[in-house]
Amino acid sequence: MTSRAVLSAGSNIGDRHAHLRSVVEALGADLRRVSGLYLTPPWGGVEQDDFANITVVAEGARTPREWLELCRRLEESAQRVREVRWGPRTLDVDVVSVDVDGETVVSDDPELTLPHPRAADRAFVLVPWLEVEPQARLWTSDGVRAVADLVSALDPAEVAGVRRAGELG
Ligand SMILES: Nc1ncnc2c1ncn2[C@@H]1O[C@H](COP(=O)(O)OP(=O)(O)OP(=O)(O)O)[C@@H](O)[C@H]1O
Ligand SMILES: Nc1nc2c(c(=O)[nH]1)N=C(CO)CN2
Repeated sequence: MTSRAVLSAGSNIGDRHAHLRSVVEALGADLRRVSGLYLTPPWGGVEQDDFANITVVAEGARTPREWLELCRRLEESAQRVREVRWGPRTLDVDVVSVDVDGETVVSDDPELTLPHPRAADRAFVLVPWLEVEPQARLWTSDGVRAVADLVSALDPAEVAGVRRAGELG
């Protein structure tokens, strides 16, 4: 199966750049696009350090479940410990959306909900995604929406807080 996945990665503990770079490196030849590096205030109400975030687009011979397994492996390699929900972490990699044969996979399986149910609310996912795919569209429970429109619907202060800080390098 060949599929196309949008992945979001974030880090706010330790060497944030190295953690994000590990995602790009693991994708290797499957990597199609990588956003710049964004510094973003914590989303979700837990007081913690700012995150570094990237959004990437990849294509490869993976099922949706295999994209999730890759994300989990990368989190484990970064010695991620799960403590507080939406709390600090060395590396968080989420599957934002997967297309198979040009069709978006929609699933309400709690192990792998697709598209990611909170992606449409997160400037730290959408703004970097828009940078690499200005025409991107996201399936939501209200219908398919242009990512640009989703960004316009977010709190402008939240969008402004997502600051591009050059390339990941
Ligand atoms: N689209 C998805 N991408 C990544 N994980 C998902 C997805 N849908 C469901 N999950 C499940 O969510 C579980 C918890 O994920 P995680 O610890 O990254 O959550 P979180 O980062 O605290 O919150 P959020 O899901 O809001 O980003 C994972 O073990 C995974 O099975
Ligand atoms: N800005 C930002 N906020 C977050 C992030 C993240 O990657 N970026 N990840 C979280 C983990 O669930 C919780 N909050």
